[in-house]
Formats: sequence, C-alpha cells, structure tokens
Amino acid sequence: MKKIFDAQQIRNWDAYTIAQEPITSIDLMERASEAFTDRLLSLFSDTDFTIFCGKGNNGGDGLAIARILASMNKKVEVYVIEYSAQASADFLINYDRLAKITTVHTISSLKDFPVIGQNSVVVDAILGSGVNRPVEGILKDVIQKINQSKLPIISVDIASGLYVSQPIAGDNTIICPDYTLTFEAPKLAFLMPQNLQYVGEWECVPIGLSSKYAQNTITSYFWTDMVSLKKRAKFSHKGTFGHALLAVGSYGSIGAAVLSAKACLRSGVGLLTTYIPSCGYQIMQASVPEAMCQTDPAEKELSICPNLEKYTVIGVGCGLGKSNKTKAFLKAILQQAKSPIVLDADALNIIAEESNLLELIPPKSILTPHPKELQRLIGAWENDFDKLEKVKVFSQKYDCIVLIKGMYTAIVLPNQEVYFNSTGNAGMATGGSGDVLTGIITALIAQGYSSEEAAIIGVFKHGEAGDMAAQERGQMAMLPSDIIEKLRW
Ligand SMILES: NC(=O)C1=CN([C@@H]2O[C@H](COP(=O)(O)OP(=O)(O)OC[C@H]3O[C@@H](n4cnc5c(N)ncnc54)[C@H](OP(=O)(O)O)[C@@H]3O)[C@@H](O)[C@H]2O)[C@@H](O)CC1
Ligand SMILES: Nc1ncnc2c1ncn2[C@@H]1O[C@H](COP(=O)(O)OP(=O)(O)O)[C@@H](O)[C@H]1O
Ligand SMILES: [K+]
Repeated sequence: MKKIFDAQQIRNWDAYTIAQEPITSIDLMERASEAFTDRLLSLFSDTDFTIFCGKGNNGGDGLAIARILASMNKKVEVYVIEYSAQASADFLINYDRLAKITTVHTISSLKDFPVIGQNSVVVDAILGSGVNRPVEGILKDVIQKINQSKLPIISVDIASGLYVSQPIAGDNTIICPDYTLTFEAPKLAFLMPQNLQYVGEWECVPIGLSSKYAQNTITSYFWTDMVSLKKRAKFSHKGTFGHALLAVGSYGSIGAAVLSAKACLRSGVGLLTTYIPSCGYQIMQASVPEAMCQTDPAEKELSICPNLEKYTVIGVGCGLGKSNKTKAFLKAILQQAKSPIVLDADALNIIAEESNLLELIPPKSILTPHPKELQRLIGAWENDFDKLEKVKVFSQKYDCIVLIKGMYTAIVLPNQEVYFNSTGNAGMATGGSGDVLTGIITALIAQGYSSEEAAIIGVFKHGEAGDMAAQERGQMAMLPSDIIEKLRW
C-alpha cells in the first residue's frame, strides 16, 4: 500500500528527506535525475533527446538529466523556456554545471522553437508538482508546439501544466505525454479517467524519499499495490469460513448467478447457498455442484425474501432484473438483513429508482456500481474529482463502502479514505466481470474480513486474476470465467 500525497505534502516530503537523511537538496535532485535517466534509457536506448526545461526544480531535473545523458555520450539538445526572470537555486546550480559541457539554448519566443530531429524523444521538464496556475504566453506556445511534434514525449514527474491533485479549470494547455516517470509515489491526477491524455503510461521511479515521512503523514488517498491475507488456520473447518448467500439471477441472466457463485467458491467461502428463480435450478446445480441451491417460488425472478438467519453475509444483485416483484424482494432483504450486504447491478438500479430504500441499507454494506449505475445513484458529476467528492458524501451519509469500478477502481470508505486499485485491465471490460467481483467480496466477508478489507482485497485480487487471464489469452479473448480460473490466494 502506498500513500498518495498532494503537492504541499510532496514539498514537505522533499524537505523532510533533505533534513533527516540528511542530504543536500542539490544531491537529492541529482539522485532523482539519475533514477529518471536510468529508466528513460531502458525505454529509449537508441534515440537522441530533446529536453525542454522550465526554471523551477522540474527544470533543474531536466538540466541534470541532460548532463547525465551527455556524459554517456548521448546526443542531447536542451532548451530553457524564458517565461520568468526567477529561477530556483538548484536550477541555477545545474544550469552552470551543464553550461560547462554543452550549449544550453533558450526559448524567449516561438521563433526560437527548434526543428526537432525525427530520431529524438522529447523530455518534458517544464513544470512539475509546483504548477499553480494555467500556463500562458511562451509556456503555452511551447507546450502546444511540443504536443504537435508527434514525437514520443516523456514527462519528468508530471506532465507540465497538470495539477497534482486538483481538477483542471477551463481549457488549460497541458503536455500530452506518452509516458510519465514520476518520483517515488503515484499522483492523484494520474488516476482520474479524464486525465488520461495528460498522463500516458506512468510509473513510479523510486528516489529514496523518507519512508518515515510517508509512514507518519496522514492522507485520505491510497494506492493498493499489494494486499495481505489472513492465514487459513490448520484446524479450521467449513464452519470457520462462513456461510454466504448469493441472491442473484433472473430468467435470461442465470449466467450472472453462476459466475458470482463460482467466484465466491474460488475465494475461500466455507459454505455457499445460491438463492435463484426456479428456472435456474438445474443450471446452477449442474454447473456449480459445490453450491447449495434454494429457489424462489417465482419461475423467472426473485420475489420473496428467504430466511436469512443462518447466513454470515449476503450478496445480492447480479442478473436480478427490476420487476416489481423483485423490487419487493429487495426491500424485504434490506429490511431483514442483520449484517452488511454486498449490493451489485440491479440491486443498485432498484435502489436508485426507489430512493426510500437507501435508508434501509445495513451499515458497512458494499455497493459495487459501474459508472452508469453510480450515476443513477448519486446523479451527474462535473469532473472526476467532483465524482469522488460526491461518492465520499454518499458513503459517509449511508455508512457504506462504495466502489467506483473501472480502471483504478476507487474504494471509498465511510471514514472518507479512498483506495485506488493498481491491478486490472481493459480485457475485464466485458459483461460478467462485475459478477465475479461480487462473488469474491462476498466470500471474503464470509471469512471474517471487515467490509473495508473485503472490498480492497477483493478488488485487488479480481484485477490480479484479470491480469493473469489477459497475459494468457490476450485482453480481447479473455472471459470473466477466465478471471475466476486465474484466482490464486
Ligand atoms: N518531490 C521531490 O521530492 C522532488 C522533486 N523534484 C522536482 O521538483 C519539482 C517541483 O519543483 P518546484 O516546486 O520548483 O516546481 P516547478 O513545477 O518546477 O515550478 C516552478 C515554479 O514555477 C512557477 N509556476 C507554477 N505554475 C506556473 C505557470 N503556470 N506558469 C508560470 N510559472 C508557474 C511557480 O512559481 P511562482 O511563479 O508561483 O513563484 C513554481 O514554484 C518536482 O516536480 C520534481 O520534478 C526533484 O528535483 C527532487 C525531489
Ligand atoms: N478498463 C478497465 N480496466 C480495469 N478494470 C476494468 C476495466 N473495465 C472494467 N473493469 C473491471 O471489470 C468489472 C466490470 O464490472 P461491471 O461493469 O459491473 O460488469 P458486469 O455487470 O457485466 O458483471 C469491474 O470490476 C471493473 O473494475
Ligand atoms: K514536467
């Protein structure tokens, strides 16, 4: 698990490392630039480099990177954009160091903009985490020119012009990089779908910032890049791992019920009962023999709430449909449940339509909407940051855990913490993947994980299995069933 910090916290992290390691600020810049260059060269070994620098520390990095590349006999051209009379101290030191070994060009107006060789990659070191307003004048012109260059663009730390943890206001001009190599930790901006073009592929380059600072600094944003699991006790028995009920399926969607059931069983549940419409009985018994199966008296839909007493946890919604009878069933299940419920798909759509049901959601329930379902629940949003804020309000108000599913699924907790998931791929964007997730999370709660843990771990393992399936079959060929088959615990 990594913490995600805002721009001010990043500045403090830098300062804390300098004071505590101790290391001078210029040496820290050198370390960052060396780490960046290492990774840059592993991506682009046979190219020339054209580096555009601002006059703050991001520009200072650019100058140091240029010097390191030049010392390796790489062909490098460096341009400093003269948008301000001010320059940071470490920029000036690196300027002097570089000017001793090569020419440093300046760009004061667009006529200074170079013709860039076609074998070059562009390194964007204009503005970093210090950006605090939209770019104008020569900065804007240069950024536009770079974006038009059609050459690969690699941003140092963050694309110039992009805010670390704020939405973009108006029509800002921002570098559109192919890659962002960011220092130490992910930035919130990278995880917002609306910023895709301003991030490209991204990865963290470790530069040895203080781990103590990271431990002691409070944030509400986290990046889940690993999870830890409870050990399965040696003398355990099936009763140890809970009895889950999956109330799922309707005529034409028994497949959703089967997928959620299989995923639940592949995720360590002690006992599973599926509660499905009668039409699904034979399908379920034949395809998931490990699950017990109870049927609703209605042929094609769920209509009556079964006795819930013996169940540790309930998952409801996959393939449910929204008939009036099913709405009544859902209301009854919400009223009778004594513990958190995992709510997915049509269970969420019904709740969105019948807002009086919101108050009935048991505390610490987990809601797993995809974007459309989320919009039905919370209404439209202005941008991804606004969406996050709206979900936080919802989560706190109804004391429930809400997932914003998709790439980097966000798990929003009632205490206002948000966990962004690092696993998963676009091969999972196919009907049934969400049913698999519901089964996984339900199984984890059955085994005694808290709702918060179950959501974070379940989403991570779902994505991890999806990544393995994609590796084996390719994103286009993989099926939700493959995700289930690839689950490893
Ligand atoms: N994190 C770390 O630990 C490490 C970080 N390092 C590096 O430092 C970078 C952050 O450096 P930084 O703070 O000097 O900010 P940076 O982005 O270069 O901006 C400079 C100045 O520009 C200004 N300005 C802002 N917006 C503007 C605009 N639109 N148009 C015009 N001007 C604008 C604003 O000054 P102002 O004009 O407001 O006084 C601002 O202060 C970071 O991204 C990373 O690359 C590494 O070296 C080592 C370890
Ligand atoms: N581009 C993507 N990258 C990573 N994960 C994705 C992507 N698209 C979808 N997923 C994941 O796949 C699942 C899809 O869920 P959902 O849309 O509810 O599917 P369904 O309702 O058909 O079962 C979610 O867990 C989501 O996070
Ligand atoms: K940059």
